[in-house]
Amino acid sequence: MSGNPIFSVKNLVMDFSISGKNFFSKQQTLRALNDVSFDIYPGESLAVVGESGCGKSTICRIAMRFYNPTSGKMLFDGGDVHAFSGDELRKYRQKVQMIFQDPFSSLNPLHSIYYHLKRPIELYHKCDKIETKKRMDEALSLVGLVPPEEQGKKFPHQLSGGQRQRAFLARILAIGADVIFADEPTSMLDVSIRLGVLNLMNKLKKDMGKSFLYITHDIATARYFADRIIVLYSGHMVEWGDVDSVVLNPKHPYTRLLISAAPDPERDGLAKLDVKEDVENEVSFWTPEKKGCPFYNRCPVALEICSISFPDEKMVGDNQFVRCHYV
Ligand SMILES: Nc1ncnc2c1ncn2[C@@H]1O[C@H](COP(=O)(O)OP(=O)(O)OP(=O)(O)O)[C@@H](O)[C@H]1O
Repeated sequence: MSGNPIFSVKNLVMDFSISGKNFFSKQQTLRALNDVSFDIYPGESLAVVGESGCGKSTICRIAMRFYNPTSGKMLFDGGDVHAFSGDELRKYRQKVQMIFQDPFSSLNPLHSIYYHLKRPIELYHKCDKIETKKRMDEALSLVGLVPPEEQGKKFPHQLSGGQRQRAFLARILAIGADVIFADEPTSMLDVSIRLGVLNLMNKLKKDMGKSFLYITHDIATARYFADRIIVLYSGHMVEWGDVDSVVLNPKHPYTRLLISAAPDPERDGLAKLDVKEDVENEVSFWTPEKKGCPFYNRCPVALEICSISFPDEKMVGDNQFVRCHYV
């Protein structure tokens, strides 16, 4: 990508203290993210994929400032996200927004859709009544909730899941966000309406230059919507790059496992790999003391060195990178 990134993540580490199984067991430290770095450019979508518990949502929560990172940084427009205060913080809250997985709890059931849009327009843009109404109707039309005068008066319970996600995106547009963290925004929707929401996000990206961090465990939607992709395993970036390169020519054994589990005739045979019988079904519990590759236990091609060190990144294609000793 060319130009300056709008949002950057630099060597992010996130540890959580968790209590043991019973009263007498001591506290443990779970390393949810380990040395995660990436950039998001204006008008692009970057997907983060991986199985449950690999740390995808933790990235969003840190970006929303729910947590401070243990180490590393997030930068917006060059400034440290977790050091913002006053006007800088206000601007950050306007420009970086999040859409959640559950469309049924993200809107207040007591208020109309117009109310959800009016508040941020008053707060961030200080418009008069006429301009506020114009902006609300514009936002609703942009997300396909038409006619806006009719849709805006509705309450969340009168909308379908897909329409609620559209209404939430209208709110994000009304606020004026440029970077949108989308945490599995279509996973709770019927398959038939998922595509509509993905197409809408694509339109916002292409026509309005919005940037997306798209969290998903679904490779197919990542390929459909994203320009680039990061494969996360147990908090570690194991492979990343242009979405087509990674999906059509995966190099890391974990990426190959993930992709071979999602059938696609276009790449039939490309990702075949005999994967060891799963030692653990869950992502391994990573701690700050652990060394090596987190996929070591499940990897069919693991070398001895894989239990000792996690290698530096290697460039394996035009814009494709992997951290694997075997490749
Ligand atoms: N506040 C917290 N305290 C303790 N552990 C946490 C906390 N938040 C997340 N974790 C742990 O960090 C790890 C990563 O969680 P995260 O929610 O980011 O995963 P995920 O990839 O988004 O999973 P899913 O797809 O199921 O949402 C998990 O092991 C989770 O249990």
